[in-house]
Amino acid sequence: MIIITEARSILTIRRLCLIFGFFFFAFSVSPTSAAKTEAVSITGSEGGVSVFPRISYFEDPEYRLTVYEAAALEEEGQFKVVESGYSGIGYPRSSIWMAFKLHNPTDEEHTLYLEYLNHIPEDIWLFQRDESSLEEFDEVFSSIREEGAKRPLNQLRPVFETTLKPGETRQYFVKTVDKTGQAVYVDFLIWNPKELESTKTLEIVFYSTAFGIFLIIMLLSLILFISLRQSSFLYYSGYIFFSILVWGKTSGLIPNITNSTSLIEHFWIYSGLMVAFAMMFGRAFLQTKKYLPKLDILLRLNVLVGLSQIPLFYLGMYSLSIDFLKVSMLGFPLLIFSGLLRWRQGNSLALIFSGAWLLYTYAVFSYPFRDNGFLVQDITALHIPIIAAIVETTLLFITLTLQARQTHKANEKIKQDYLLLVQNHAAELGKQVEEKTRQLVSEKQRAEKEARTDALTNIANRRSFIQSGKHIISQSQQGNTLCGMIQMDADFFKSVNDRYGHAAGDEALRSMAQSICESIGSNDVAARMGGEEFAIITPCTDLKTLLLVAERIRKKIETSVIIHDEQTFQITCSFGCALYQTNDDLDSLLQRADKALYVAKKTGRNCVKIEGYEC
Ligand SMILES: Nc1nc2c(ncn2[C@@H]2O[C@H](COP(=O)(O)OP(=O)(O)OP(=O)(O)O)[C@@H](O)[C@H]2O)c(=O)[nH]1
Repeated sequence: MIIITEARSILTIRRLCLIFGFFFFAFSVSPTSAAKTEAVSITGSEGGVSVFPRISYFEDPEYRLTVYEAAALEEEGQFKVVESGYSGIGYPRSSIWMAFKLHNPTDEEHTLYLEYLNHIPEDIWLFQRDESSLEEFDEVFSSIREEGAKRPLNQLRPVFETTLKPGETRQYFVKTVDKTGQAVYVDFLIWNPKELESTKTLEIVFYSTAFGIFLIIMLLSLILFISLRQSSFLYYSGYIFFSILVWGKTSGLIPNITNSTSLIEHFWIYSGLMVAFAMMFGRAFLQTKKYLPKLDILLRLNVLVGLSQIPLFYLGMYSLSIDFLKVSMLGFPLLIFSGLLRWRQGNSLALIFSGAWLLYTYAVFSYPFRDNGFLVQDITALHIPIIAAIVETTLLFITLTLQARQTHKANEKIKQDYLLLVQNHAAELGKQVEEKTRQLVSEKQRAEKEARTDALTNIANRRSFIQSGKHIISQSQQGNTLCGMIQMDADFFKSVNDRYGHAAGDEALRSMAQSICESIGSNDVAARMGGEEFAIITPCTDLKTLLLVAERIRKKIETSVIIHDEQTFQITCSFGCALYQTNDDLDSLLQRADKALYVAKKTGRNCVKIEGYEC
C-alpha cells in the first residue's frame, strides 16, 4: 500500500517538476515593447511612489555602454518598456540601463530620494541631469557590497538624492551590473526624505524583531539538541542560522549594518546550506528513510544540490550555482508532500509540518513570480516572505517540540513498562525461589525425619538413637551427671505373629511404641532398634527413676489391649536397664542394658532387670 502511495507520489512529483520547470523557464521572458516614456510629475511629499511603468530599459550584454551612448540609444527609441504585468524583468545576464524622468510642476525646489527597490540589489550607478540644459550627467555609485554608512545614503537598499528646481524636468539614467544573473526590477520609488527615514525606522524595527525571533528559536533548538540529543533539533537550528543570513541579506539589513563583504558574497553558499539543512531537518522529523524510502532518496539528492553551492562558488561558476539553487527549491514542495504522506500514515504533527512549509514555499516561490513581472514588487511584497518565514519557523519549532515531547513520553513509558516488567519478573522469581526453598527445606526436613524415624512405629530409628544417645552420654560426661539406658524386647513375639498374623504383630509393635512414648519424659529418647526390640535413653536420671520409667512402660504395655481385625490380644515385654558409669560410651551402656535384658528373659520375662543389681 505504502509502495503504491509512494509510486503515486513520485508521479505527482514529476508533475510538480513540470509545473515548476514551466514557471522557471516561461517566466524568464517578459513581454516588452519599444517606447518613450513620459516624465513623472512630483509634488515633493511622495511616500514611496513608484515610477513604473513610466520607465524604460535597455540590455547591454557586453557591459560596454557609457551613459552618453545609453542616452543616445534612448533618444533613438531603442529602450523598451515592460508592457504587461509588473516591474520584474527576470534574470538578465547583462548590464541593465533604465531611463526615467521626473518633472517638478510646483513653484518650490524639492529634494527627494530615489530608492531602487530590489530584493537583492547589486552594483548600481545613477546619472542625472536637467533635461533642458543637457549638461553633463552627475554620476553617483552605490553597491550592496558597501556598508550602509559608505553608500550615498544610508538605507537598506540603494537610494540616491535628487533635487528638482521649480518647473524642472530631470533626466535619470541608471546602470545595474551583476554578472551572476540576478533578478532585475525596472522601477524606482520616489520618497520625501522624512517619509523614507520613518519607513526605514519601521523596517529596521520589523527586521530586528524578526531576526530576534529567529535567533531565540535557533538557540532554543540548539539547547534542546544538547539536552535531548535529537538530530532534528540540530538540523533545525542550522536551517534557522542560514535563514538568518539569507533573509538578512535579501532584506538589506546585514549589508546595512556590517561592512563584511564576505557575508554578502557568500550568499549563494548560505542559500544552498539553508536548503540542505531544511531537507535534513525534514528527513529527520518525518523519518522518511524509514517510512518514505523513495521520497527520502529525492530529499537526499536535494541535500546534495544544496551543498553543491560550496564547490560551485569556489570554482566561480555563479550562473550554474543559481540554476542549481532554483532546482533545489523543488525540495520545499517535496517536504510538503512528504509531510502529507506521513500525516496519512498517522503522524498528526506532520500536517502542521506541511502547513508550515506550504506557507514558506508560497513566500519563496512568490519571488520568481515577482522577478518575472507576474506579481507586484513593492515594500509590502518584500516583507511577506519574512513574515511567512517567522510564522513557518515558529510553527515548525512548536511541532518539533511537541514531537520531542511525544517521543520523550513514549520513551518514558517504554522505560516504565520495562521497569515494571523487570520488577514483576523479579517478584515472580523471588516468589518462585521462596516457594522452591520452602519446598526444599520441607523436603530436607522430611528426608531428615524419615532418615531418623522408624517407618512402622513413627518413633526414632536405630541410627537416630545412636546420634542422640552419643550426645546424651557426652553431656553426662561433661556435666558429670547420670543417664540411664533401657533395652526392651517383646516376649514370645514369634507366637504373636504366628497366632494373629504379621499385620497384627505390626499393630502390636505400634502399640508398644505408643505405650513407650506415653510413659517417658520429654527429654528421654526412645527408638525402635530393630525387630521387636526398643531402647530408651534417659538423661539426668538416677537408678530409682530409671527403674520407675521402665516399670511404667512395662505396665502400660502389659495392660494395653491390641485390636486387629476384630481380634484382641495383649503382649508383655522384658526390660534390661543400665545406669551410666564413668568411662561408659554408648556401646558399653547398650551392652550392659542388653545383659540385663538377657537376665530378664531368662528369669521369666515381663520384668525389669538392672545390670549390676539384684531386683
Ligand atoms: N510382625 C512383625 N514381626 C516381627 C517384626 N520384626 C521381627 N518380628 C518377629 O519377631 C519374632 C522374634 O522372635 P524371637 O527372636 O524368636 O523371639 P520371641 O519369639 O519374641 O521370643 P523371646 O524374645 O525369647 O521372648 C520373629 O518371629 C520375627 O519374625 C516386625 O517388624 N513385625
